[in-house]
Amino acid sequence: MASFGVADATGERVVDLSVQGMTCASCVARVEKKLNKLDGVDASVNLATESARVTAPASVSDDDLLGAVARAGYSATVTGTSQPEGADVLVDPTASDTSAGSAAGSGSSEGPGGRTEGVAGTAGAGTAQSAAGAERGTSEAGGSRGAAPRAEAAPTPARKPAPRIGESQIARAADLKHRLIVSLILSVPVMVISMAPALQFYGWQWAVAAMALPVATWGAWPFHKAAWGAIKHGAFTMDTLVSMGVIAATGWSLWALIWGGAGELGMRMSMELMPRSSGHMAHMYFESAAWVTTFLLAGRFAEARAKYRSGDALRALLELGAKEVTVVTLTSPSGSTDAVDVLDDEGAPRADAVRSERRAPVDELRAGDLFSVRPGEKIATDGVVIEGSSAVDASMLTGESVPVDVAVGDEVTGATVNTSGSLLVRATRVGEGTTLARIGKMVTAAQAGKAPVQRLADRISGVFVPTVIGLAVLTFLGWLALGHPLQHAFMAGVAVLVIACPCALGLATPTALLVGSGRAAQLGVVIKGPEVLESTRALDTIVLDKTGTITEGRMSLDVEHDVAVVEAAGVGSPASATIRDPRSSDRSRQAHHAFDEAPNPVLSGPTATALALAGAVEHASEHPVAQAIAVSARDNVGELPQVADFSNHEGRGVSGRVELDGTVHEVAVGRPTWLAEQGVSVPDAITTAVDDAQVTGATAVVLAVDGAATAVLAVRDTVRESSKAAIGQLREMGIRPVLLTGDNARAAQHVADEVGIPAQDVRAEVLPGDKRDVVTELQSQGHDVGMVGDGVNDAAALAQAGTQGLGFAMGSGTDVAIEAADITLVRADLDAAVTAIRISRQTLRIIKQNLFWAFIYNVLGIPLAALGLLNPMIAGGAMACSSVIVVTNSLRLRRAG
Ligand SMILES: Nc1ncnc2c1ncn2[C@@H]1O[C@H](COP(=O)(O)OP(=O)(O)OP(=O)(O)O)[C@@H](O)[C@H]1O
Repeated sequence: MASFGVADATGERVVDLSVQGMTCASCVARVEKKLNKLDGVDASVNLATESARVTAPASVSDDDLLGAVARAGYSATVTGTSQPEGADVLVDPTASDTSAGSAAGSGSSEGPGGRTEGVAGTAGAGTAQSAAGAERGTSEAGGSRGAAPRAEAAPTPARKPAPRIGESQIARAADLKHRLIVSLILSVPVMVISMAPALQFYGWQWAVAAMALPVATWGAWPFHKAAWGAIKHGAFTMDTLVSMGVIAATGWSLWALIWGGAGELGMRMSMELMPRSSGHMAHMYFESAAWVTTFLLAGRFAEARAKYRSGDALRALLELGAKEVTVVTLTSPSGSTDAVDVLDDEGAPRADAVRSERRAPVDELRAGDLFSVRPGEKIATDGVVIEGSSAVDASMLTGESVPVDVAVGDEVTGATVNTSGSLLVRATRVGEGTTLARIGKMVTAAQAGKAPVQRLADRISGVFVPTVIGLAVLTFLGWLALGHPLQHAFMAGVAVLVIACPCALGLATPTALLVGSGRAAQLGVVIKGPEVLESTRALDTIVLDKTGTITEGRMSLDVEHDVAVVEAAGVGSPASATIRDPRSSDRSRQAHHAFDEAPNPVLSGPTATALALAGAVEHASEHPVAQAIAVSARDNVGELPQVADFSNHEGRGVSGRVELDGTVHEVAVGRPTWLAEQGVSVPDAITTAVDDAQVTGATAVVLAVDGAATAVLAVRDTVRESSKAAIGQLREMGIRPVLLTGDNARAAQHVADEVGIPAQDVRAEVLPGDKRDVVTELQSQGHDVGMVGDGVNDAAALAQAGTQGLGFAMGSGTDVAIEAADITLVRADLDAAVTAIRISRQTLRIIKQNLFWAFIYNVLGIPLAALGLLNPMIAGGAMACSSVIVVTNSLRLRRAG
């Protein structure tokens, strides 16, 4: 398992910082660069959580880190320090062989620690392992099951307040909104009165000044403040331009009002096109100052809100966790609270131990602590059940709607809900190490490191802004040098600043995004944020999950043709193995099969036995294969027997104990290769039956009863109608589709042939944990990879695709996948992915056009302004015009897709 910047050498520590003032990707890069410059420091900065995680050697103090952030122009506070001991506290979730789905779903089945029991030996394995785990202690990477509550065994990361993502953005948006409303209310009369001499009442200039001044000072305060902050670090930003333009226009107007003669009562002023025509009297430009401020506030407000929304996924996820916990302390008759004195060899509480309970915030819980969970309560953190049994609902993490039974020795996952019985749980992972936090980190990691489309504007502004300021100064000096009066020189300079102030720039991105994403939503596509658009441009490879993405994901089992009982030793009388010729597509031509005489709909004999046993264990799983088998079993044999000790082995199969006709059987259903690995004996007839079924494109799973393979069940899925056309369209867009599946190679190839994906682009028999590696591998070959999946067994791959490309979650997928994905396809159809890419690319194109229009007015206007052919008012008009063009252009996206 890889670690998240955790060093194993002594002296190193992991410091979490909360960083204030970052607004864009370039801020992240700046902070990261300054931190990484420190000797031995490895920093990763996240904009969404406004935090930095730094691995620092002992030689670098916290103050050094804070100093580095300050040098980048931001402020930071230390929110936590953890020692890199106990790698399980800070493991990289995505590097585990358990995908998010499986990790989250480890409520009662296999967790990251991996329950490795054989098929025929599930009973009691949990408890036995628990005891073994207690000996190994918590250092066992990823699988801290069995961490006994000994002080020395428990990793004790420093307390860290839960991140409150985007809170500063809410405050920022609220503040901008406030300023925007007030500025707008004041700017309208300023503009109307300044432009219409007929409305210029006695003393109007003073009234206009009184209305414009609060806008130019208080309203534009965010720009002044940011400009000042940037200048202090020698940087010029758009804020510099806005701030200077507003200050210059206001300063000039004040001068004109007080000393330049414009304050003369009874004076009227018309809108003048050229500074020279203003004659002897100084002109006022309050309306320019007010409107520049108002327009830009509107843009910034839209931006802040969009930014807050981009953190929704993470917020939703982290808020899932329990806030409080009932901590249980066990005390032995001798007064000891040591684990050895209060727990027995099995890890269960000793009968003579006295219990005391107290409510505490979840943050206080440490690995090794005991806590109780009542029915209906959320499980506080990941742990192992040491007393009681219940059913746990993990649907909020996995989408798996059926609660899973848990008993002593089973792992439970924090944030899942205990539905029925009371449980006593020993915490194995707390804080950063929990499944929930890992998924959160995965989402964050997936969200970080993307290039927002605004970067283009930032890049241009890096050159544009200083150039404009230089031009404004040159204009001013040039006019003076040519012997013009100060007022004209100053006004020309201000006109340059104002026309150059790219007001439409604030609208270019948000409006296009708004319209583009609205249109996408109409077509069943939810786009997460601006960075997604940029990713679609470069996308050249798209990994498509097979089941549920290319295919319907609704499998079916035709009992008459697709169940072959090969050997029924120990479960009734042996049946002959007769398997239909699978190469024939006409099922009616099958002359012999094992169940010709079987009365339908209610079967009897070996097939019924096989179906009842397989159906009983599959009933507890949500996998499409499982559902097909369970439904078919119920239809054909009626009521299914109960299953005990059910285990779901992600990407492999299921196991459990089933009592049938008074005998208890160890039953497993799953991939033939997995069963063979578990030591199940697989007769040749089974292998042949599997091969025969797979050739037809079916997913063949094997039923093993008491350690012997007895039947083959071939389930079939149908390719979605739209898949083939959608794959063709992807190709037309220059995107290479790659099929990825956990299913067998032949079934995969069958589907690939049907939709037109060549054999070299099919990756079959990939375990859920390895799917992410396929994406990583493609990325390392230099491809920009998108991934479409439903998150059931590919959440990690989806998140990985999101790091450099795009993750598309199918609407029918899990909540976590949907939250983690860049794009959610509400309409579960592959052509929704095509629509998503198309709309995203169109939106990106429109944004670029908008940026062009936002700049072109300035670029053309600047020479005119410098020549004194434009007064700041006209400059303001031109800006408004460019804004209109930008908005109109964005509206074209209403017909996109
Ligand atoms: N509940 C189950 N019962 C029986 N077999 C299963 C079960 N779950 C998984 N398997 C076996 O493991 C294989 C891989 O499963 P996995 O969930 O990784 O992929 P999949 O659903 O077949 O396809 P995809 O990767 O395209 O979504 C399945 O094809 C099946 O053979």
